[in-house]
Amino acid sequence: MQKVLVVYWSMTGNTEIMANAIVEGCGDADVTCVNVSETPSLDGYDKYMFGCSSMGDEVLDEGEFEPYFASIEAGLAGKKVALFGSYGWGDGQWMRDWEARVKADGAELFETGLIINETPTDDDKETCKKFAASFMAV
Ligand SMILES: Cc1cc2nc3c(=O)[nH]c(=O)nc-3n(C[C@H](O)[C@H](O)[C@H](O)COP(=O)(O)O)c2cc1C
Repeated sequence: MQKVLVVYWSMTGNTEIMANAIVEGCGDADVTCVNVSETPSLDGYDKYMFGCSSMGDEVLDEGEFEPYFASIEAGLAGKKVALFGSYGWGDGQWMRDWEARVKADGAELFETGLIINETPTDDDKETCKKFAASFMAV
């Protein structure tokens, strides 16, 4: 059984809703899903999913998520990684920048990051589940 680590940050709960749907989509994988405040280690997982909404001016949350991600990203080389997050008025620039960063870290990025506008609808939750299921299949 594959082991999956899901780490998220969410100010108002939108990315957290995505994370919960993603866990459902992981099916029978052994999933550990934690808020970034727990600062989990990368040790011992087959796949990694990181979620953070667009904050500031098209950046990751600078209070908690950015420091955590900066601390672990050197360890992402060669690892299977998927990204997700909610956004508001932008066009997803924070996610495009994050994708480029993860690739530069040497990670094997799954498709493009999944972005959902504001609070996920039921259809959006299904999209999250399918995204996770597809990631589990690679
Ligand atoms: C301080 C602040 C900064 C934000 N900056 C952006 C931004 O640059 N681009 C964008 O598309 N949305 C921005 N948003 C909107 C959030 O990304 C959006 O509301 C998202 O759904 C929040 O998800 P969360 O509840 O998981 O944190 C910002 C929201 C706040 C409160």
